[in-house]
Amino acid sequence: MKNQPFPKRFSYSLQGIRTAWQLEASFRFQSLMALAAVVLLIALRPPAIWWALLLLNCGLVLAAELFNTALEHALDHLHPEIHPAIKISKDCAAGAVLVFSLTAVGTFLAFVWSMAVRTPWPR
Ligand SMILES: Nc1ncnc2c1ncn2[C@@H]1O[C@H](COP(=O)(O)OP(=O)(O)OP(=O)(O)O)[C@@H](O)[C@H]1O
Repeated sequence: MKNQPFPKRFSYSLQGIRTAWQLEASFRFQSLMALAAVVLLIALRPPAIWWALLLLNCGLVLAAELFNTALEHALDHLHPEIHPAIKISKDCAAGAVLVFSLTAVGTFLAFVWSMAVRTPWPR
């Protein structure tokens, strides 16, 4: 299964995203938030730095949620019983999603503040 052609590997990646969308309510919510951010960016057309910051934060949250989902499913399959080590792994993975979510909210608030005070867009 290693070193398959690019289209095959690309389709596996899309399958992963589709599966996370189907199984995880958090991933659906985060995807819709990311879509809302893109719509806002298109509507307000801020300088490129805000596009970069907001898209980067959205990507980090979604990627962290995908890793979290991957880990949860692997652990549940490999070790369905309760175990303190599984708790640590799952809690840390969820913590990673929380950290990126908080930085995304912080970045979004900075964006809103920058619009509200109408400072000239940084070029
Ligand atoms: N096998 C286990 N052993 C010990 N604790 C566990 C185990 N499975 C889950 N937990 C605890 O329950 C919490 C929730 O785990 P669960 O697998 O239900 O994730 P979830 O609530 O479905 O997360 P998400 O909403 O991201 O899908 C974990 O963070 C962990 O603290």
